[in-house]
Amino acid sequence: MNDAPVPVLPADHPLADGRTTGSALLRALRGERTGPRAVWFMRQAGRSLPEYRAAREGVGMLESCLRPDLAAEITLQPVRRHHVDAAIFFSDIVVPLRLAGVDVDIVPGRGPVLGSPVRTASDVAALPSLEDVDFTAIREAVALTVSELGGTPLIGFAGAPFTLAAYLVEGGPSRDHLGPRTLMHADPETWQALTTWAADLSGAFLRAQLEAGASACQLFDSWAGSLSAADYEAHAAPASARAFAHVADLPVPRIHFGTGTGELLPAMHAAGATAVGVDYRLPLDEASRRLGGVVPLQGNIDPALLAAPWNVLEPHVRDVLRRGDAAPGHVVNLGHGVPPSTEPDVLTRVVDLVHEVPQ
Ligand SMILES: Cc1c2[nH]c(c1CCC(=O)O)Cc1[nH]c(c(CCC(=O)O)c1C)Cc1[nH]c(c(CCC(=O)O)c1C)Cc1[nH]c(c(C)c1CCC(=O)O)C2
Repeated sequence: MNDAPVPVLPADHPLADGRTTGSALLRALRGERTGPRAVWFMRQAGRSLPEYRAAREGVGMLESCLRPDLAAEITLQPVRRHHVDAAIFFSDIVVPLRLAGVDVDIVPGRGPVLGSPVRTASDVAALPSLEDVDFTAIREAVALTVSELGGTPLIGFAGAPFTLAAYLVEGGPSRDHLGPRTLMHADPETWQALTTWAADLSGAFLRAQLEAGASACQLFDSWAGSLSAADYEAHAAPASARAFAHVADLPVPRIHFGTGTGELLPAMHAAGATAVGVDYRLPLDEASRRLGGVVPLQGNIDPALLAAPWNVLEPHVRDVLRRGDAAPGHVVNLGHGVPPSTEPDVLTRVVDLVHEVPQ
């Protein structure tokens, strides 16, 4: 397993201006347990917020990600409103595909859709070169965001190669990911070439965000839970490790998250993560046990309970905090993204509760 401690930023490192070193997020991700807990929410920027819907009016999803002023504004909205302990960069796992020149769009209510799916050796060979992908819009958006955030850290992110490849092979969202799961066995060489390409693209996207000032990063492998542990280890983890390797020399924490990954947590950690995100299906004390009790965890309030009455949600949040105490560090989050129908005040109330409960 990968038990390497997160390196502390040397004072003369170009990324180390000390802004966020003492923040609740970075302390928890280093395995420290002092002061109030850190809390943020996956998909905290998005349709649950009226100010997001107003900012996005008439602007396509990918276009809004590529306009630095708009991406920065949307990233900051949930920090202002909920007083969360981290911003997550407003972007999408398919933004680097678009920047590389792949024909992809995000269809409202559906998700990423490709102009043509990538299924054969010649499809993979025809993918654009990654030599000169231009991340200028991303760097500008991150720099703008960080200049407004002060001591609150920004988390950069990318899609893990398996989840990206799942969209590329299917050509759009799917339930069972049959296409990629067939391909990895039927034509492992093509699969390996595809996931290597995706790893280098996601790795470059992460690196651009970190070099521009993000303080931590997260690799989203949302659909990894559709794989058996054996398939994950053989056909997905090596490419995730390759994506993380692009930023392993930077002294920032690396979070690895997927859904339905209870059986995959040790392999996800071993791929080069310094902290592991856990979905709502597995209690954090059990997740920590599976990781040998040495890995900081992130999670795992059930997003479904955000719509339940407070007298149901509050004990659930307290239970998550108690179970999270089993891990060396705990970043409180949801077990998956904020549902668009969530009442924003509920999230603010959860943040207040998490900050009140002593650890
Ligand atoms: C699988 C995946 C995608 N995108 C992402 C993942 C991994 C996380 C996860 O599992 O949820 C990651 C993502 N997408 C978005 C963020 C932004 C930051 C944040 O978390 O606040 C992040 C981290 C914005 C977004 N990405 C998307 C939206 C909604 C677009 C809108 O507001 O119209 C947002 C805010 C679009 C998107 N993009 C994707 C989907 C499935 C969708 C939803 C389609 C829909 O329901 O309309 C692909």
